[in-house]
Amino acid sequence: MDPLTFLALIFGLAWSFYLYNRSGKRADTVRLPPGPKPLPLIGNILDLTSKELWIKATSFAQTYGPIFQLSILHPSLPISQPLIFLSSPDVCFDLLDKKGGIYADKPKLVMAGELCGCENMVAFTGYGAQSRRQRKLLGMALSKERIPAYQGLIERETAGFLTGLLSAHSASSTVSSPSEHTLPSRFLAYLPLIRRYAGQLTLSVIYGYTVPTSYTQIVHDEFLDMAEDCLDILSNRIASGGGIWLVDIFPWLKGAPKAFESLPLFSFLPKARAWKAKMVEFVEKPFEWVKTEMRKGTHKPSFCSTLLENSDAVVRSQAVVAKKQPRRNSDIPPELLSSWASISSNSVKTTSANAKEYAQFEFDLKWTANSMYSASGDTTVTSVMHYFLALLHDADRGGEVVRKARLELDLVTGLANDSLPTIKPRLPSLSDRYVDVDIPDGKGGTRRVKKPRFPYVEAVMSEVWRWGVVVPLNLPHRLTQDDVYIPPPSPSNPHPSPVFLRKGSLIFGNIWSILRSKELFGDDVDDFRPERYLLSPHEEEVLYGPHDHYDEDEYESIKREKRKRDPRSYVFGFGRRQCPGQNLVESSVWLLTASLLSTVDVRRPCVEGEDGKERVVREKVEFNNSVFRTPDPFGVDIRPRSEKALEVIMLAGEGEEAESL
Ligand code: HEM
Repeated sequence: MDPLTFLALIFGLAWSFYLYNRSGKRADTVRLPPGPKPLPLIGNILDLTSKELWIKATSFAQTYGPIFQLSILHPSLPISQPLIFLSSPDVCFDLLDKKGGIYADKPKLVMAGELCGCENMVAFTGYGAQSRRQRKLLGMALSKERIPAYQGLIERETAGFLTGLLSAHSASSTVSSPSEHTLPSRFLAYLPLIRRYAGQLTLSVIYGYTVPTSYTQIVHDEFLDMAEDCLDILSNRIASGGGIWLVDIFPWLKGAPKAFESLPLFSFLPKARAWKAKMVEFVEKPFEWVKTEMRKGTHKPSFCSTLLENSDAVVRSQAVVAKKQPRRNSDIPPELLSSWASISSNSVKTTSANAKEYAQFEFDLKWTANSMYSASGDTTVTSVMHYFLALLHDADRGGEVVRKARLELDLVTGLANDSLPTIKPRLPSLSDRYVDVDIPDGKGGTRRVKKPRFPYVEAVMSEVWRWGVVVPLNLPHRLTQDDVYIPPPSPSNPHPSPVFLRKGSLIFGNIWSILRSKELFGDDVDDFRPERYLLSPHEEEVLYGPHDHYDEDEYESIKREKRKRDPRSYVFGFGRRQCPGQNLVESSVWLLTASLLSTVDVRRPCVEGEDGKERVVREKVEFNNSVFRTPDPFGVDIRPRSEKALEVIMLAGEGEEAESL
């Protein structure tokens, strides 16, 4: 720690000490949630780690129960920050879902929000009129009903990704060192390709922008590079160490005179300025590009163009949202009020009366669009990395998972060597995923439900979500008023006492502890075992079978149990801030998973030892990111499963290349 940071801490602690003495016995009168004993003044700061905090939080939950509290600075201090961890499904749903109205705010982060310019990104906006307007826009683009519109895009990007993977594998390799091992770079080539896949897919959906080169070419694209740069700033710099900076604890630091900025303590100020400039550029440039394309009439349908074209209707519906809650004046930057008219030549005619609403709409739209990009990048990349990690484990155990998945997929794709010659070999498509079945509705009629065509592949995907856990502590919510809660009784605590949750507490849904719960998933929670989701023949019969006798209660109870054990009920967060991208990512990751299972073999890399003999490289994978459970780079040997699979991929890739030109 440099001397100035040290001085600031001393000063802050002295101030806290003063407040501590002044606040006297105030805290004794309330019963806070249990938790490790906070130290005088600093509270539980020493209990926090920036690496894999979810593991520590899970072990605290085993001692203190499904709701416990840590505190930054001692809880008796008015400036202390309570951190509350919820570690069971019931507690998460009771608070974050059922009491969603007071548990949907977001922490006000001075560094990330105000100084680096992220305060208008959806994941950072406080709960109120702005976040409701933004979520409404997201719903218009990402609802279940909208996803089929993206099918072509998703299939094209998936084909491109597979082609890129195989051509990277056959390319002559240079050497790089991802961890303590030195590996030929072809074993790591999947990493930039996943980033590109996630980036391209999102750029197409949001802005209608197609990167003009195929996946087999090394690409420097203005928007992709800009996006990559900003994601790196967001997750590896702004959010490094959990996203809490000294200035978040001592906000007065932000007002330091410019002359102080050369001192290490204040170096965050020039950094924040530089990062903010990049963030704003990334918000503005692709959005301006869409508007220019629209003026020329050359745009492709996208989230932005569709909403701009229908802005009249959107603005009217936003006015309804706004009436529910008074708008904050600060939502609308004044320069936008005058700039709106210039963009709308082929979308909407503005009058001075509605200019303000349109300006607000445009402002919301461009920040919402950008938020989708920021929120989808790391999460999608992390999911695909979890998939590869899981398949490496499977390969170690003889490849049983892949074998079972292929038994299902090959019937449709014709990719087995002994597949019937009548089936033309092809990649899986999103239309293959479900079959419609009609089941009795208990009232003499039928209802149509979607039955997965490949139950084992579905189970693999569920297990990737569960075993990997992309955002293990969820994104923090903020409690907007004091609350009292009685946790559900449990065998170890049959008569739980009410706990007091202080306004302003940050609430972490510990998704990791839920998805590693032995009670929910059995003793082998650390194993990758898709079989845990397969329905018994009886359950299958009740949910989808032809019925002589229909028992509605049993049907509902099986569905309830299934939902409780479905990782999707947790991995996308809770309540009013639940991930709006889940329908999109559910489709894109499903297709990627099904396509990879169908066509490529995944193994641990082999390298030649000094003795000239091949040896398998087993890397210890670390998870250093403090928000996403993104593995540090690890090597994977990816090869086409057969000549037939190679041909199918190359053919699909040619289609993708033709479209991108
Ligand atoms: C593997 C993929 C993904 C996972 C596991 C995931 C998970 C999450 C989680 C846990 C949250 C926090 C929810 C909460 O605060 O309770 C979240 C928020 C969010 N996600 Fe996702 N996400 C994924 C992909 C996406 C994609 C593809 C998009 C957009 C296209 C997206 C857009 C967002 C946005 C905008 C938010 C902020 C919502 C708000 O604060 O109101 N996500 N996501």
